[in-house]
Amino acid sequence: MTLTVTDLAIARGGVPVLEGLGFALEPGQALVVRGPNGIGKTTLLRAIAGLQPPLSGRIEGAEDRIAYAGHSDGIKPTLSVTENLTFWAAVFGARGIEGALDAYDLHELADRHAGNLSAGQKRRLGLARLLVTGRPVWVLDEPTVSLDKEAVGKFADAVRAHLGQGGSALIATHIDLGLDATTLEVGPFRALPKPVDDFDGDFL
Ligand SMILES: Nc1ncnc2c1ncn2[C@@H]1O[C@H](COP(=O)(O)OP(=O)(O)OP(=O)(O)O)[C@@H](O)[C@H]1O
Repeated sequence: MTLTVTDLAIARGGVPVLEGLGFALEPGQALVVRGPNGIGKTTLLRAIAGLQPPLSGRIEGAEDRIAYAGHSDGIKPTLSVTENLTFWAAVFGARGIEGALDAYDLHELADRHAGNLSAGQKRRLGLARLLVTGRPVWVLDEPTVSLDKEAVGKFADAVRAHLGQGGSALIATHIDLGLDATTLEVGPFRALPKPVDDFDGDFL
């Protein structure tokens, strides 16, 4: 099933940030969202993940199909790595966490409390979480932050495998992941807040 976005306009903190956005994300396809800091990439991904309503426009094909990984990793600090993955697998009704542990080389960290992991280790766990959701559409906001070169490679491999199984991915990133992906440049769609008009005509 295709995720289709039509004539979308979104705001953050009440201020419009993007408008006129449209794209289709097909099964097996990756779409990389690019644009300068503050342009609205996170806001776009949040809207598509259902975390905030758009100002206008349509998002179709998203219901119960999206696994979202934002800036926080969604991990439970007092649970171990294994317990975190088991928890998320149970939430999504999926079974088996071995593949997720393998994909991000987490076996030697399996019994560690997630709260005591390094930033990059936490990020690996946060990304491994995607693999136990069973959800076909990955919506990922700067997924490689804190990852070393090897872990970035593992992430790119996981995305390729996901696409190969008919999944799709919408990824906001500033780095080249070496994926066979289409790019969505959001800069030109930026909508600026209206300037405040406090000019007093009586002054003349
Ligand atoms: N909680 C908030 N309340 C009000 N405005 C916000 C909030 N979070 C972000 N913004 C503003 O909304 C705009 C869009 O932010 P957003 O995080 O979507 O940008 P981005 O393209 O993802 O940026 P970056 O590349 O730096 O991650 C920015 O101008 C930002 O300052």
